[in-house]
Amino acid sequence: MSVVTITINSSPSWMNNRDNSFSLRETTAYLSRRRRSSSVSLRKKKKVCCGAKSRDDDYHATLKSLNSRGRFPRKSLGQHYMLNSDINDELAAAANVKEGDFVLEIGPGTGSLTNVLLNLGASVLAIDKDPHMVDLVRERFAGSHKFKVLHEDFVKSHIRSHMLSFLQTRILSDPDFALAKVVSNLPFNISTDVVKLLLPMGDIFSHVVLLLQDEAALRLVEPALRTSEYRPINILVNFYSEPEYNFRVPRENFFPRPKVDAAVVTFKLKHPRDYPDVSSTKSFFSLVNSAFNGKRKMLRKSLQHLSSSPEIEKALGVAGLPVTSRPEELTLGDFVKLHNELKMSSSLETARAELGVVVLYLNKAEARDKICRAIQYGSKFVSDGQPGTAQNVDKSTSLARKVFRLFKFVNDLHALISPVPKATPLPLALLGKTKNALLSTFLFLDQIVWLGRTGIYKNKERAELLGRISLFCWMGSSACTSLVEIGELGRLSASIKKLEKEIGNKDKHQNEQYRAKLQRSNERSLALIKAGMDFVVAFGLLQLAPKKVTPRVTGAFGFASSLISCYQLLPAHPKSKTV
Ligand SMILES: C[S@@+](CC[C@H](N)C(=O)[O-])C[C@H]1O[C@@H](n2cnc3c(N)ncnc32)[C@H](O)[C@@H]1O
Repeated sequence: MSVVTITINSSPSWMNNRDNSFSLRETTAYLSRRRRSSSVSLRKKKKVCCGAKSRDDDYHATLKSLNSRGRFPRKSLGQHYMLNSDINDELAAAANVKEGDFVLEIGPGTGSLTNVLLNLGASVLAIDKDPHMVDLVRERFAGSHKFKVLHEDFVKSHIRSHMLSFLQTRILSDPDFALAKVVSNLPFNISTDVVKLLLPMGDIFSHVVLLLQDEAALRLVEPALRTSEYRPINILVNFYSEPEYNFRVPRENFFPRPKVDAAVVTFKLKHPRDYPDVSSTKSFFSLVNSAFNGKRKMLRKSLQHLSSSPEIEKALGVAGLPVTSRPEELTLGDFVKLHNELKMSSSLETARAELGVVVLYLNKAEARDKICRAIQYGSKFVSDGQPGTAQNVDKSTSLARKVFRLFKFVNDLHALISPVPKATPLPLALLGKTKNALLSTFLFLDQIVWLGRTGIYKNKERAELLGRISLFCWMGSSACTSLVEIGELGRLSASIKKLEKEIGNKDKHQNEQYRAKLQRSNERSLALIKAGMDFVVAFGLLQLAPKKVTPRVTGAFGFASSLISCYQLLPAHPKSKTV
């Protein structure tokens, strides 16, 4: 359901009366007035219902029903009963109700309209909020197996599931089954809610015929562009239906008489496959609502939270609209074009932002190296040390990485001579320094290995030996990293426990310091896992006894630890805007 938030002016003026019901004197006076005037007023204007025929038994029957329960119409429930059965006939005719139809009636009251619908051969599901009215119609139509009444507030009821069980899922299982219809003389004060609830149900209903307050009906069906009458609900009505103003119903036809006239409106519902082509109705109506929130504002201002002004102006231009457009100047079609254009540019913007992150990532030399490393160990896993294409990929990537890492040992040399954080315990500080020393030695010796592989350094045996020494250094540095991470994790967990005690277990996740410590602990755990894996990889590359670490195992561990490295280097994701 959409999120349109405007209302039809729905409170009839008689609602201002002091008490909440109509007096008997008012009722009797009304009835004698009506006898004199109703047929005259009905014929006064064109497109006014109905013929001259007066059916006194309508209001007698209605009043008799009400009197039988000592009930007076309640204003809070919008109870204005229909006294002219011609209008009930016209309501049913507007929906073309016929034998075999399924009809939903909101607020059956005494059942005058219900009776017409049942006589036409329709099955009727009625919903009324007033328990007395529910009892009344239940008794009145007790003999009809085609009638069912529910005591519920329509606005709060689960209408879709009620309808599906009423229809016994026939609509869904039989594509040729005629859709249901809604016919109702509604309380005016729930008409906006009813319209918003029912119109998007084109998969269940074909027609919604409502008796609405005349002014509200005109505003829904014939709103003028560029006027204050034009609101999001007009976009909603036209999005989901083809509305038609059928005829005006003078106030004299109701008991008690409201201070305003009513009108019959038919909404011919569109099937969901015929809705205007928008990627998401939710985002479409959210755009429409935002546009009308700043009704006096130009769209390039009121939609700024969705896109930048130049982008909105560009989208308005592509949609063939002036850049200075205001919401009341746009038709449904214009809103659809604007939405789709903005959505497209916002998708482009999102794609650009995503690509920006990738570019940022690839610009890091370290990230490119780790991607190559994943390829290197991935192919080692595939080749399992056997000659072939996979082994060629492994060897060439390994060599390329050695060139790529020229002078990288300087980084660890720099870390070696940099001061350690003050609070670091001596053993951890020493382990950290040993790690830097071993890693920079490994990287330095690795360059000689490369010189040996290319043939620049001729002493192959010495190059081979230096290669093994460099791998031992790397294994040692991985062991030191593991120990440093274990030590740091121990320190972190002690300080997390201390903090938990201070802030209490309940509020800890709201505490920024606590969350930061938890995050660091996760990062250190990952680093520990990676260092452990690297140790196994070095072990495998050195082919140390008991030689259980085959090239395939080495490849698998190397590949997994490379993926961890790639993940650790990911930049923070920018927040993307969506329509
Ligand atoms: C305008 S009267 C119409 C009664 C009857 N259909 C007729 O034409 O005489 C409105 C009816 O809707 C019922 N009603 C009021 N608010 C309702 C709600 N929120 N949900 C369902 N029924 C409601 C009232 O109790 C009343 O019976």
